[in-house]
Amino acid sequence: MSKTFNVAILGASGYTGAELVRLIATHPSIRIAALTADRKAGQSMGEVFPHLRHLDLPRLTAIDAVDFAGIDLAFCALPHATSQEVIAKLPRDLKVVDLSADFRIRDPEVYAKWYGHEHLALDLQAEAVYGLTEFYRDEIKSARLVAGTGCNAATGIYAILPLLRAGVIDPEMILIDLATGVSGAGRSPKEGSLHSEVSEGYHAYNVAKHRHLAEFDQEFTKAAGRPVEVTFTPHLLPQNRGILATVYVRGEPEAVHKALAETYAGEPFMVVLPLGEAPATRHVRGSNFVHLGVVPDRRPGWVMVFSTLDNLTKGSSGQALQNANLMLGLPETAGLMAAPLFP
Ligand SMILES: NC(=O)C1=CN([C@@H]2O[C@H](COP(=O)(O)OP(=O)(O)OC[C@H]3O[C@@H](n4cnc5c(N)ncnc54)[C@H](OP(=O)(O)O)[C@@H]3O)[C@@H](O)[C@H]2O)C=CC1
Ligand SMILES: CC(=O)N[C@@H](CCC(=O)OP(=O)(O)O)C(=O)O
Repeated sequence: MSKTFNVAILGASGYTGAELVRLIATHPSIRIAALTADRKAGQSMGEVFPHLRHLDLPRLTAIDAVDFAGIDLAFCALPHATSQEVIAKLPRDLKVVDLSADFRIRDPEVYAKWYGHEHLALDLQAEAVYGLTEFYRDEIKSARLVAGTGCNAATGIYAILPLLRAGVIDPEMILIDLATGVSGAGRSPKEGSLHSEVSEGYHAYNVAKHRHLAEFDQEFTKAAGRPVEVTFTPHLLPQNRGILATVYVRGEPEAVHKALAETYAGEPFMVVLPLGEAPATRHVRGSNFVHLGVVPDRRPGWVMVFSTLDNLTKGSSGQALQNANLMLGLPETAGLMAAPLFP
């Protein structure tokens, strides 16, 4: 009989924690052994998330109450800054997939610049592997600590990284225009996430200073083998899930399309649309799939590259489960092949 692995989900009363529970509920080889919360500790998952009432799950507890002795892997779905404090206190042989921003940035000075404080666990930061599965698969397989990517960052990186590696675009001319659903901001109450602040409107936020610029710089510079800086404008979309990035680049459309198609050939979750087609968030909703499109502009030499994913699946919890599968020696796609929810 195949082995069953026990996992803990720290921060299970948040959106990404609940999404992990939803995905793992049908996973053939993973069992949820512990779930934690902060304000909601003591409640049942069904009370906090009625859509999960049918599941037989452990109660939400404080992190201190978890016995990690029988746990094979912990998902850490906590706010950034909290995450590094918590992970620093976990057993050092425990496999961890962190969903926060805490371990994504390799250079401590760059981290301090973008996050406004020194990192509290530099040894762990040095050890962590960036969790963009398709590009770090081999390192993830043998990693103990994997840092989940930013959801906006992943959406943009999927569109651009293969083009920089293949040398088919001008690295000086990359403009990313991105729209994200509101669940990207988490479930904890915030004025900017109120219905009355988001519905019937559309606005840019963190213009020219979004934290995910640090991830873009890091990954694009590495891919191009020279410093690359991009322009990035995120917008808040009045819908729950989904991110769509429109990237303006200089290159030839056929070469751009070929680079994406070749990079993602054989990848289970990456769908490259025929040249000339643009994707839609509604076609990836609730799934671990990414849809990419390339459309030639009417002005020769300009190309639009589109990328869309669901921030709560491929943008965080689905990616986390994909990486956990690799770390536990399980089939990478286990628990993740459900088709998107449409309409
Ligand atoms: N939402 C998204 O699309 C994405 C999120 N991420 C990252 O994943 C992480 C989780 O995000 P998300 O689920 O959206 O966030 P939520 O705000 O929805 O959930 C946060 C979770 O952390 C718990 N928590 C908060 N503070 C503490 C604390 N001091 N000690 C212990 N537990 C605490 C909360 O418990 P309680 O509610 O009981 O207080 C809750 O379970 C964040 O770092 C986020 O940036 C990354 C990519 C995409
Ligand atoms: C809508 C919204 O606010 N989205 C978040 C992205 C969430 C994400 O990727 O999270 P990290 O905090 O883990 O980087 C933002 O733009 O900051």
